[in-house]
Amino acid sequence: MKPSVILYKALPDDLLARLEHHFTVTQVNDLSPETVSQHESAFARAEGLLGSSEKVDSALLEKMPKLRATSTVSVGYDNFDVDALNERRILLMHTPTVLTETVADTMMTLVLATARRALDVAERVKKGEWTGSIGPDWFGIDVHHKTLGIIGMGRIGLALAQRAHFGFSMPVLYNARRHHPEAEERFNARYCDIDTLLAESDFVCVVLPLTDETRHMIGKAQFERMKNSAIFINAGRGPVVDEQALIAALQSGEIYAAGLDVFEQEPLPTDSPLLTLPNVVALPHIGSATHETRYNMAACAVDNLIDALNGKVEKNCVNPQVAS
Ligand SMILES: NC(=O)c1ccc[n+]([C@@H]2O[C@H](COP(=O)([O-])OP(=O)(O)OC[C@H]3O[C@@H](n4cnc5c(N)ncnc54)[C@H](O)[C@@H]3O)[C@@H](O)[C@H]2O)c1
Repeated sequence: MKPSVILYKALPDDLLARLEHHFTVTQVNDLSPETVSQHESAFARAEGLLGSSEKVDSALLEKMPKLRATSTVSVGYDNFDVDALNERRILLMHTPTVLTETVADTMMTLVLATARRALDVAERVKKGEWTGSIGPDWFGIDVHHKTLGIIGMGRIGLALAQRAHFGFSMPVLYNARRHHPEAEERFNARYCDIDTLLAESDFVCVVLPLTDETRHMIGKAQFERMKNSAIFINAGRGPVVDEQALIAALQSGEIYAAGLDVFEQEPLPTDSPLLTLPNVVALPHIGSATHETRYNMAACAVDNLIDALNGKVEKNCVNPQVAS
């Protein structure tokens, strides 16, 4: 008999077929307590779980005593209680690598859109305000040759450094938990402590995972250390930044602008002051959201679940130690 799995995300037909070839699949819309109680027996017998963006905590795991592997369609896994998974020896698989280049493109989009005020001036054109030759109130600031600081020099940080170095001749500074020799050798990136990075960067780009350590790592004190001309970019996770402090820094002119793909609360509440600030470019968490990359992520997550339930954890496994 095929193992049972719960799928809580829509998949393209061919990937659903691949999953169904290996498993008996119960598809649900979400992992809310209502959904779980509605499909109680399917959750009770499921050995695998595949989806994204829903909380997977002890309360859910209680309802899934047979669960052996979870597979998230994302690289970030802050919505999983990893300790609870480890205690129960449940594998957690994720999708690094396949989305790296696309997220770096999104970050570069934010760098360019904020510095050149692309959205702001395009909106003015649509409103019919381009009636003569443009003056300084339409001007942006240069990107090329400016200093770009990266907080979180991992896979995505490295791809961003490549773009900044080769594409825009930008000196790159970075901070991470450890030195990154490849970033230093290939892109001439310079490791520095966070305070130095904040003080010297024209663009402060954050691409950190959300952990107990990184929650609100960027707050009032960090914005005060940045240049008044600094542009702040966040495409890691919203709660890494104290959003109230960011709003205050943008309102007071402590920093020049912000380009944001992630927020403390998502979707961003419609009454957020971030939506009324002209120096903010707010994207709806589209870091990896291209047709090609989302397909590749879903395919990777399906393969990951097949691998994990067959005991293969050589790649894309967050906690391979629980397999031994
Ligand atoms: N906006 C999006 O759609 C989107 C898409 C993909 C990933 N992300 C986020 O980006 C994050 C990074 O992805 P990645 O593939 O580059 O991960 P990665 O694991 O390769 O890199 C993470 C980097 O952060 C550093 N880091 C972690 N904790 C730190 C700390 N306390 N202080 C300093 N540095 C610290 C690590 O040293 C590493 O260099 C993901 O965890 C996810 O949250 C967002």
